Amino acid sequence: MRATLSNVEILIIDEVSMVSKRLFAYVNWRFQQIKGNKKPFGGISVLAVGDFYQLRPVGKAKPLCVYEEDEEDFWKEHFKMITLTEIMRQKEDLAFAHLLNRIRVKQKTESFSESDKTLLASAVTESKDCPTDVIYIFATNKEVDCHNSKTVRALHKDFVNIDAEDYLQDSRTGKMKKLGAPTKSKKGELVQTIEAAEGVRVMVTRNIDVEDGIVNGTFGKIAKIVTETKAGETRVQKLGLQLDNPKAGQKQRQNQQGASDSLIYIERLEESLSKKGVVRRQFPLKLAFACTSHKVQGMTLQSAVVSLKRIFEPGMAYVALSRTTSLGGLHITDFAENKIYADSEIAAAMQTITTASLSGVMPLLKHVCETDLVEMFKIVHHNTEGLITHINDIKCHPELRLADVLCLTETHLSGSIVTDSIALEGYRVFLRNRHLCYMRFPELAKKEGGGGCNLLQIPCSRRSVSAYTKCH
Ligand SMILES: Nc1ncnc2c1ncn2[C@@H]1O[C@H](COP(=O)(O)OP(=O)(O)OP(=O)(O)O)[C@@H](O)[C@H]1O
Repeated sequence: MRATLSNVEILIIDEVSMVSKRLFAYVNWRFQQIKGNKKPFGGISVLAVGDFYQLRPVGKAKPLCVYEEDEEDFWKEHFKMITLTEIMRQKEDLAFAHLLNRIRVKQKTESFSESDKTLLASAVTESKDCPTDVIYIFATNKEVDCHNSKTVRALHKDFVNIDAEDYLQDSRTGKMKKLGAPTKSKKGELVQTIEAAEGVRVMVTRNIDVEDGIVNGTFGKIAKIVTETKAGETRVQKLGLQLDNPKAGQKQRQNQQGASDSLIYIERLEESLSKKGVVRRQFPLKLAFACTSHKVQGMTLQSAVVSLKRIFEPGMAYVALSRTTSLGGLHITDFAENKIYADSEIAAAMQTITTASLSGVMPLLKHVCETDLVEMFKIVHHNTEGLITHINDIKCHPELRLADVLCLTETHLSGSIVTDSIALEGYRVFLRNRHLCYMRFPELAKKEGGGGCNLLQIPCSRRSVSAYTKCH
């Protein structure tokens, strides 16, 4: 771990509202130790992303932005807040987006306006009328387990129980002996039994390959149950999953020689249980017809059923209600206005938080502006995935703006005119868009998007560089 982290320059923390001061202080201390530097976080840049009006740290810990006398206040001392103002998730349903903005900050003592009540009422649905093929969001694990079990039995008559294989170490011989039946699971342990069938919705519960996107919280469906028979006993050997995110599991699929499907295959993991001496072998999966609000924070869904019945903390209803892209896709059961409320401590803390503007912040890669690099000639390559859409991001990107030559590819530009909208102050633009690159290949020139264009920009103030605009 020390070797892996020794070259880190930027740490990005997502869902920072859930990070406790203790965890934050630990990460700070670990980086100071690894980098051998007493500066905060060992001198690296830290970008923390999230919304303090969403879920708090689990347990009694207070969120980072809430001041506590006895705790070191890293947050206030070292962090400034930049507010993102454009809503992307509900961009096609602005009435819903604005309603969610009001829900986000609504205090327990406040009531909704009549028009907000009407909007919310349009999403309230009787349980019996809710769709069965969408994700259900509950406050508690108990409700989630109950819904999962009920749904698998209703939808899949042919399910098989995959029991955990539990082993106990014999204290005399030291040998592992298989137990006749799995022991009862505790919270966080590999599950006792998976009710599996082809088509059942599941969620991965361990980080199997972070780079490949197969992590705790990856969703998919069981598409294949692979069994093996040994000494007359048949057991499930592997489970083939069709992941919701087609980009996840690409590495595993490429490595599966001769595989003719688009599935990724999960095998049993082995972990010690909290019960002394017991080791469990089980697939790191759980049914996922339903999830808790904690699990769905960060998700975007087309449709969901949200139960407000056992909401037990501020921000919880807001997180659950704000996952769908439109009000039409949201179904609320057990509606109660008093379950929807924000944290008054957060509201107060937000008033005192130090703010900054995007253009005013330090470059995250601090070393690029250190003195010995100032005289260097800096060439930066950046894949824009559409220059028109991202030109404003580039304009206020501190690292990109340090470049003497900025090579922007995948500009998705067509036509041959440099429009004012892509001009960058202090730079000259040399443009080769797709159709100019493929003059001799009309079929390729006609295609949309993709590569084929380089946009080369040179700061006017720098020594002259012979412009190279050839496309690759
Ligand atoms: N620039 C963009 N253009 C188009 N869609 C975007 C853009 N940015 C984000 N989205 C989409 O908006 C949705 C929400 O994005 P994202 O999850 O990054 O937001 P978030 O601020 O982390 O939300 P939350 O904290 O509520 O989970 C996603 O479906 C994402 O694909």
